[in-house]
Amino acid sequence: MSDDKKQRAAAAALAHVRPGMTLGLGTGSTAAHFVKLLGDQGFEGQAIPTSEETARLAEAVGISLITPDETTRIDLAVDGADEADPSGALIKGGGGALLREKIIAQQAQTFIVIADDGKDVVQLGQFPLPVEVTGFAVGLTIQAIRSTLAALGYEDPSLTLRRGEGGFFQTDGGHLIVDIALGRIDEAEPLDAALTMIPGVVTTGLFVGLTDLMIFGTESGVREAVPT
Ligand SMILES: O=C(CO)[C@H](O)[C@H](O)COP(=O)(O)O
Repeated sequence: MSDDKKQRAAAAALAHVRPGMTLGLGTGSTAAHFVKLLGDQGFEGQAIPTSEETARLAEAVGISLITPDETTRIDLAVDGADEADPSGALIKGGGGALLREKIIAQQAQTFIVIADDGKDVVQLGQFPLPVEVTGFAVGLTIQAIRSTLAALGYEDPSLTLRRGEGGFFQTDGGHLIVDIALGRIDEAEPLDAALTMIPGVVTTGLFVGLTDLMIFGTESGVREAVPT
């Protein structure tokens, strides 16, 4: 079952935690397993949550939290992913926390991805790519995203403004998310760079060159992979 696999991956990541560390805590169901296990083992250190949801959970399990501005060093960040390829490039943001997750992953000395083995893919793109955008001029930003995608050879992909309870989904930072069904992403880095150049785009769910280790939960244990 996928949830058992998520838990196995989360449990394996605990081996990388040391007392006194400053941790980045990801968001989503796999990251939630990690946060609960960390609380259960009485983690002696401090952590930065990547969402309000993770902050609530971490507080509930007794983890001491700080804000990002209270430290200059993050020793280790642990987070889930929606897809991970062999190079360690990821699609993230299914849970809508991509901006905070990306800031923390990029600043962490070590970034470990934990996921069930269904997220282990040869090529990114089956999962729709989340792109965080400002509410201001969202229509024009979507138009600019379409033009950028066309220039990169993505033929008429479907773009959906994510919905939440009672309207459009809003991130913790008050932004909106456009989910882009690309089917296949050949080169993640230039796509990320081109989309991020659009002024109304806050960030994308493509995490490239950030991953140090991937831990996939399987039916019988875990599979660890260092990005190629
Ligand atoms: O990027 C994320 C949240 O923004 C999550 O890490 C991603 O969606 C995976 O979630 P889950 O562990 O629930 O499958």
